[in-house]
Amino acid sequence: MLSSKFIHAFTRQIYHTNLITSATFNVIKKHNSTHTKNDLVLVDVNDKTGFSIVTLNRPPVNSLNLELLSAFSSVLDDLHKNNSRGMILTSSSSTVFSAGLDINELYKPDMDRVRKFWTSLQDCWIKLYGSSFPTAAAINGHAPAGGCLFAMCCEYRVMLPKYTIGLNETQLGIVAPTWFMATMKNTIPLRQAELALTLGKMFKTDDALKLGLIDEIAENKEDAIHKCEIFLKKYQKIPQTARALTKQSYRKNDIMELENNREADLQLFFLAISDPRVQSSLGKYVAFLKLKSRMKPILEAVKFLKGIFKSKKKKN
Ligand SMILES: CCCCCCCCCCCC/C=C/CC(=O)SCCNC(=O)CCNC(=O)[C@H](O)C(C)(C)COP(=O)(O)OP(=O)(O)OC[C@H]1O[C@@H](n2cnc3c(N)ncnc32)[C@H](O)[C@@H]1OP(=O)(O)O
Repeated sequence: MLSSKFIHAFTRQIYHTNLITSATFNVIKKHNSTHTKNDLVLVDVNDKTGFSIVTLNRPPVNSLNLELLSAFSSVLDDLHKNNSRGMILTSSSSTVFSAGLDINELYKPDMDRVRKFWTSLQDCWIKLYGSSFPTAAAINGHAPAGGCLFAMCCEYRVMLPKYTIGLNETQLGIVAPTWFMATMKNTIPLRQAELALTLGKMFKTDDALKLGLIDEIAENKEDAIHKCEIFLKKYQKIPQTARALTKQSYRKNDIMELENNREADLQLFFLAISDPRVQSSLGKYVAFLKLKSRMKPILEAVKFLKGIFKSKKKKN
């Protein structure tokens, strides 16, 4: 058995960043309750299992803006403080897990706000990727870019059919930060990660499973959450400290790399989004998304009419 003295020393040595603030893992005082962080992030603690279902709740597409990231960061702190037994990350949308970073934060940004925004994103990544509690993602919709990042930070991913997931940054004319890339390298084979990143490829659920970007496919959200619970339950018989330190040792180089270079990463981000070519790409993308959204009723009407024509043809 490891003595608690050794664990404290080991923890201090590799986690001077305070990823683990205490090596004492008390059982969480469970209560059947739902907490909210400005309604942007909902937390539902399961009384029986001690697992928390954390739901991103920023309609219509859970795009990650400063407020959502701040709320999520604070939820991750709470789970850590309460020695959570496990977290399942999901979305309140029926079609989108998260659309990634809110493009409006990046396009023609207010510099003071965007500094807080990027710092919050760094915080969330460090806390989620390095969390002492086990994590799983119930991906109940599309998960591009930052959505894929948060899903990959979790240790297990269950996704619903016919959605897409991936780091699509190059398609938008932007470069995924090195810690986004590191998270993908930790998830799928190196060669596949390089191809996926350079192509900015979005994978359909079936292809994501073949690649190992997700671990299972579920029929619906309830099934996805159930499958995540089965995964988290596997850790119930594993001593918590050993599990947490193993996970954090595995991920520590990636985390240290960002921890030691947070300001440089921020400056690189400023440099990138100040580039007129990047701003021009983002401007076109914002316009494209808005146009696509407005065209939706027309496209749906065309689809509907096509369906009618097809069924009439069949009858004839
Ligand atoms: C060597 C190392 C160098 C390192 C350099 C570092 C430099 C750093 C550079 C900066 C890096 C920045 C990293 C960014 C990562 C990101 O996360 S960028 C975000 C990428 N996200 C996307 O591309 C997704 C875009 N959205 C979609 O594809 C679709 O919306 C959807 C598939 C998610 C959902 O489709 P649907 O359900 O049909 O909804 P829509 O009608 O498309 O959208 C509804 C509504 O939402 C708005 N919207 C969608 N996505 C976003 C978004 N990401 N941000 C803001 N708003 C979004 C869309 O415009 C609609 O709004 P309106 O109805 O028009 O108001």
